[in-house]
Amino acid sequence: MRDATTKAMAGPRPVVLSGPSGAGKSTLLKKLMKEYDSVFGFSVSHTTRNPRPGEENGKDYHYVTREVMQARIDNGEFIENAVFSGNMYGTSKAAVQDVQAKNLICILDIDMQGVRNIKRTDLSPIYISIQPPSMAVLEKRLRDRKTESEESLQKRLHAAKVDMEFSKEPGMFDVIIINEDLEDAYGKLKETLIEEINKVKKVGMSS
Ligand SMILES: Nc1nc2c(ncn2[C@@H]2O[C@H](COP(=O)(O)OP(=O)(O)O)[C@@H](O)[C@H]2O)c(=O)[nH]1
Ligand SMILES: Nc1ncnc2c1ncn2[C@@H]1O[C@H](COP(=O)(O)OP(=O)(O)O)[C@@H](O)[C@H]1O
Repeated sequence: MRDATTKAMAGPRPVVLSGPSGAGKSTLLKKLMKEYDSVFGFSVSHTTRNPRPGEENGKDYHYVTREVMQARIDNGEFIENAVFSGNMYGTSKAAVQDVQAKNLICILDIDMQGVRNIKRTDLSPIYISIQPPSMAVLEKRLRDRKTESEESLQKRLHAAKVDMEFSKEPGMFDVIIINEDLEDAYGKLKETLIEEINKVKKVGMSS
């Protein structure tokens, strides 16, 4: 899993956002990227799941078939990949390099298998876990989001239980943020990243 290519281009420290599906990762990272659009860049993953209404190919994900995804994995194009809820997901080397080439803080939204695998690379990100206040709240948010079939929802809830246990393992995450009130959670996220944000802003001003 060690990979020199991502390190060679290293600028600011990347950020990993993980946590159960429905915890609020996309909501928080979209807010962050809106407020700091010249600071952060999103690592656009590949996935075999279908796009949801409003999602854009190349922006939210690169939507690919299983055949294409597997061929690219076999070709060594991915830093990490995993199967989540029956679909394949993965971070390509290009996804991270594209962001790092612009000297932006690269944000990865990945599941816990991704976290384990990234820990075996030399990417050295800040690991942040976004957690829901409870399973009941998580289920309500996922249902209200209206993106999942009952089957997909159940798979996500099952994965969430495992995820919530895993995130308690000491040393797994640098920071755990409970996303109860959105503004509070966003404030904590900014607080965690402010040092890195200011570094990127300073470089931007002097160039
Ligand atoms: N390992 C890994 N997980 C990913 C990647 N991209 C997305 N995921 C995770 O896959 C899970 C499902 O993502 P998605 O289908 O977008 O559903 P959502 O999290 O419910 O919005 C989430 O936990 C994501 O963090 C990736 O490139 N690698
Ligand atoms: N603090 C919050 N309070 C209430 N609803 C929230 C909060 N954070 C996120 N949501 C909603 O919960 C749902 C899941 O959030 P989302 O960002 O899609 O999660 P994830 O990307 O982790 O799967 C979305 O409909 C979102 O609008």
